[in-house]
Amino acid sequence: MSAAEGPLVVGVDSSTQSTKALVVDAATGEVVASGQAPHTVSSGAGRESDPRQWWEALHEALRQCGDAAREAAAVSVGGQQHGLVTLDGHGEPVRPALLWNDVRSAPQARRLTEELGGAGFWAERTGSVPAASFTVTKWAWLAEHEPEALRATKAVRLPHDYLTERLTGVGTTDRGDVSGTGWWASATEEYDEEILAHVGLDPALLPRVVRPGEVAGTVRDGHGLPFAKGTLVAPGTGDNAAAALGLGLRPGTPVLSLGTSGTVYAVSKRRPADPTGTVAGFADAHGDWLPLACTLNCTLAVDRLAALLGLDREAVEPTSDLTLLPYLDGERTPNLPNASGLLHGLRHDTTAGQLLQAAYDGAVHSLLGALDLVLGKEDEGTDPSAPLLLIGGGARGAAWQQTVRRLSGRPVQIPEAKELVALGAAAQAAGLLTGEDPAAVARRWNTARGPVLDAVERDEATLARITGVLSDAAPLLERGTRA
Ligand SMILES: Nc1ncnc2c1ncn2[C@@H]1O[C@H](COP(=O)(O)OP(=O)(O)O)[C@@H](O)[C@H]1O
Ligand SMILES: O=C(CO)[C@@H](O)[C@H](O)COP(=O)(O)O
Repeated sequence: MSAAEGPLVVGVDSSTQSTKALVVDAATGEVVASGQAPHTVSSGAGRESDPRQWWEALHEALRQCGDAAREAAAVSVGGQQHGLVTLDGHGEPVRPALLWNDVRSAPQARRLTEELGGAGFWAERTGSVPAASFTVTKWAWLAEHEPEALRATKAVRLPHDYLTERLTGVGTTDRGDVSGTGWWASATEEYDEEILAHVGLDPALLPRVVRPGEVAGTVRDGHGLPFAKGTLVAPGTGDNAAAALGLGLRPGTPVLSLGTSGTVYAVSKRRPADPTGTVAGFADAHGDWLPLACTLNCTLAVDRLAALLGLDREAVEPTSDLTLLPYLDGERTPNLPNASGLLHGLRHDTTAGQLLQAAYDGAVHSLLGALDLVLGKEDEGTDPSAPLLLIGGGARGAAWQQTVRRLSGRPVQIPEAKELVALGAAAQAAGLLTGEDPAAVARRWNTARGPVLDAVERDEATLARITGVLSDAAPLLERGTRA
């Protein structure tokens, strides 16, 4: 037995690049054990992963947690948002999952937006204007490109739903993750039958939406994981909503997450509906809302540039006239799915370190440009001098920290807790045991604790230069380079 004060809970983050599992003491928030195992993501035009590998990675991450995982009284799974998982009648994937950063469904996103009343209709109805990341556009892509796969599909799931169902044997999702599908009406909090009919998706193929605080199910027999049969399983949620829980986030506090995706978000009491499409109007896992903007090019794009330049990711040098738009994967914010990277201002005396700094600047510019829209002008609790919470793998890096500080002009707080998505899932699992609100559990665990870097003067010149290049290069970026 462990020396924990309270019952143990397991929180899982099945993100784009890996699965991370934490065993946490529900009384104190202490991380008793942890494990991590990588995923494979396809390269080339699309981005796909085999859901069965997520399940194997979960096994491996839990194996690394050792005996502590066997003592878990409750478990919860957070996962990358939006991915389309198509299952056959036996619960096996019909094909690999189409991931959030697969931009092949950009034409379907445009078409669906036009066919169903335009951006205003979608924003009002679902909270978001569908971009290529949204599940509904992936379903429409599949209908056009692989109709036989569509016909073989007997269940449609999101990544966290898939893993939760393999634990419980029951098809469930939650309001946070379902709000990123494009087929959930945020005003009524029901599946949107008009949209589903329009894209030819039978609602019977979709999972039940479990309410916050409700039990999704219990661990079934024969799963091969270290959990005892009957262990409670929480609803789980999308990874950003899980991190919001994991930080115990209160309305109006901004978060900037630097992972495979870059995201900027805040909890809000007001249902978002941005017809420009910059802000996605997600629900959170708690009963409030999570307006969020997301970029496709964040840590991986900057690391790729560093590798091309033969530099360590911290080897940056200041630059004042170089602009690099690091849209290596196309981009979602701004909405330029066909774009590729663009460099402006290269000279004989430009150094590799300056090129690298320009990549950081370009990645952070997109996120900060959306921050005011995310916070909303008169939203409650919004304080422009409040620290920006910086999380995700990139938050560990000094170059990321200093770039965010310089371009935001805000104080930046860096929580010491590393795995906030998995911690949020763990807080959700703990809430099932204690009856507490999971965000209150996270606050009790003091998960946001960490150093605050003071504000420095905002580098308006760099922000304006990048905005100018973006605007001047718009036709090139919209057209893209692929035939
Ligand atoms: N010490 C560090 N400094 C800067 N970046 C880091 C550091 N450690 C990890 N990263 C970056 O974090 C990324 C992974 O972030 P993470 O939030 O775990 O991603 P995801 O959850 O999307 O899989 C890696 O791609 C890497 O670039
Ligand atoms: O698409 C979004 C948010 O809308 C992404 O944030 C995904 O949820 C992927 O998350 P990470 O793997 O980068 O954590």
